[in-house]
Amino acid sequence: MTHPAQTEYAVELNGCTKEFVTPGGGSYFAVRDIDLKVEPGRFVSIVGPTGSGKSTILNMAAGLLNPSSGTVHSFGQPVDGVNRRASYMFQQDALLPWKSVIDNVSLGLTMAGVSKAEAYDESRRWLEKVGLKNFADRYPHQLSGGMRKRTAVAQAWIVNPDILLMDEPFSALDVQTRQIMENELLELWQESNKAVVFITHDLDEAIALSDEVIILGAGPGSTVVGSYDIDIPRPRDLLDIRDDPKFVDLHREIWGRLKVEVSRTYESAREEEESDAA
Ligand SMILES: Nc1ncnc2c1ncn2[C@@H]1O[C@H](COP(=O)(O)OP(=O)(O)OP(=O)(O)O)[C@@H](O)[C@H]1O
Repeated sequence: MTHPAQTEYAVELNGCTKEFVTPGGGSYFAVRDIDLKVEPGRFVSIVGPTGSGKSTILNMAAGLLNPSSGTVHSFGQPVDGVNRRASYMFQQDALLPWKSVIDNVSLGLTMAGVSKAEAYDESRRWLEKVGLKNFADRYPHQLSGGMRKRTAVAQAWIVNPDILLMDEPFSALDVQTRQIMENELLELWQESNKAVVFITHDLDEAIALSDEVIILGAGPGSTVVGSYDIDIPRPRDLLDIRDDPKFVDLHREIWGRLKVEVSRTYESAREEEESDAA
């Protein structure tokens, strides 16, 4: 009997639960029974109320946190330690202030043993791609917020990861710069076959960018409460996408689900405050 070939997911979480020990010695279940499957080349966003475990899930995919139960695989291999197939982009970029832009971008390659000359050549290519060709010798404090993000994008992509794990990477930017960065990210991604797992509080951003949007429920013990395919054709122009009738319909449908979880989180935070005050 022949079996169909099994899909090798770029990221695969099966039944993952994460329990933290609280400072008082108690236990807190951040997420429970999370199943997440991301195919190579797919752009998946995770949205959910504050504290619903979005970063916890990303950290498990990155191998920075072990699940308390359940399994994490990447391209068929168990993730044991840091996931070498993935690059991580945080809300706060991780640029080293004492290194120039080109040295920051080269870092991943030189740390992997690539010669400095070769790393510089590749970095220049990336700086050109992200519009920073003339800023190679600047230091991070001499850059605007958008330029810092472009540097961080080049830093994450230069090592040619198969997976990009992005934790609210653009949330600190003003609205216009953010939309430009989102467009640039999509352009880069479209010409690659990289899987992206993108965390955001912003449902507009999630729908505009993604192939699939996953909704996490209110904590503690958050689970996946919804998954939506975003069938808006690509390439997409993010500057206009919010007027697209399909976008408007999807937004209405997904927000209908998400707002229930946001209200639950808000109510339980209020109850906690009231019982603390009593
Ligand atoms: N190391 C830790 N020890 C104890 N509790 C933790 C730890 N890390 C996270 N938590 C708790 O787990 C829950 C989920 O946290 P997480 O940061 O994953 O949520 P999030 O959805 O990313 O939050 P936000 O949207 O506010 O960034 C939160 O209640 C948080 O306080």
